[in-house]
Amino acid sequence: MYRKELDIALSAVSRAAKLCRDVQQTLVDAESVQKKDRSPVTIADFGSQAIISMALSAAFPEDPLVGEEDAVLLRKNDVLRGKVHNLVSNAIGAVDEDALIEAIDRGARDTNFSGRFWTVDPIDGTKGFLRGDQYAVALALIEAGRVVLGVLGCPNFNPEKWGANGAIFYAVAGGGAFAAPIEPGTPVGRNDLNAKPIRVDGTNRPEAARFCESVESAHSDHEVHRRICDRLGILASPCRIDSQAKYAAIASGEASIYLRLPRSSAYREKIWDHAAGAAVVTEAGGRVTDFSGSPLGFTEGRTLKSHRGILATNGRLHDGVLSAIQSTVAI
Ligand SMILES: Nc1ncnc2c1ncn2[C@@H]1O[C@H](COP(=O)(O)O)[C@@H](OP(=O)(O)O)[C@H]1O
Ligand SMILES: [Mg+2]
Ligand SMILES: [Mg+2]
Ligand SMILES: [Mg+2]
Repeated sequence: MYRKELDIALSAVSRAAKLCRDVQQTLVDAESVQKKDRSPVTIADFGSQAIISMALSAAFPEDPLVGEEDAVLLRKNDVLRGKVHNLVSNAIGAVDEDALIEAIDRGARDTNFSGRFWTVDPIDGTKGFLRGDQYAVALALIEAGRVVLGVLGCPNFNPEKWGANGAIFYAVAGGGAFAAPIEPGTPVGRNDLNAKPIRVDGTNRPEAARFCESVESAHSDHEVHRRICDRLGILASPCRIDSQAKYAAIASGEASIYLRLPRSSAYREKIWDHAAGAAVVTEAGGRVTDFSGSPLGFTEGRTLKSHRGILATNGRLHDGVLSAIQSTVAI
């Protein structure tokens, strides 16, 4: 099932991850521009979305794409547009500038969220990317509100077993979760011999659990997380990681609990910040729900409107963490 989809997704994410890695290594100080919501975006975010969008529209022309980025800033800014055009042409060969802009904007349209669509976060954790830390290229395929395929490219995710260049994590619903080291210059394939099944850890004692959260305290409420961890008796200090690399950490047994309660009750999580990661964790034997214990549903639009707080665990710890959450915060 989903063989062609997985092949295309893996090769597109590998190429996009390579582009991001090249930019991160040469980026001089905080070279970013601000979007309307004042969050940062870089030429690599645009370049990555362009590569993935072009690969998907060539292979699956009928499939809608819901992406974080759009081309509004690029249409207005000739210098920025020129840089992105150069970057993408160097990465995948000459592309027409209008086609490039159109590819990026394809992700900005609304679609029928109850049908089949892809969602992409070309760089998840842009703030981590700019700091030289973790980030992820995240792509997921959703059908009838359920994530059926998720790919997470994590070029800076380097626990020893994945080597120095990071890893790509992927899962197809019902087929288990896998990871393969990123070999620079070689796109990861479905039959990659280096790909290994991954599994969540087996801890059922919360006090022994490793807990992870965002680096950015503006993205989630570290203080409430601390109270939840105290209630669970978690002894270790939090492991702070940018991006969906947190989901990769849970799926591969590097951590056992990921908490994410937004600071503002008005904030709604974006679907591209969770779809791929949730698929990888679920297929690795873990569980992902909101703070009320409901599994994430992806039919509601660009955000997870009816979900507040995200909890990903190794599965065994899930119900215990949910009770600790519910005795700590009113959702
Ligand atoms: N106020 C807020 N609350 C929760 N998440 C936020 C936020 N502002 C931005 N984000 C999201 O947090 C993501 C990064 O997550 P993390 O903190 O785990 O690295 C961002 O993804 P991008 O970097 O793709 O924009 C963005 O979508
Ligand atoms: Mg994101
Ligand atoms: Mg992003
Ligand atoms: Mg962003």
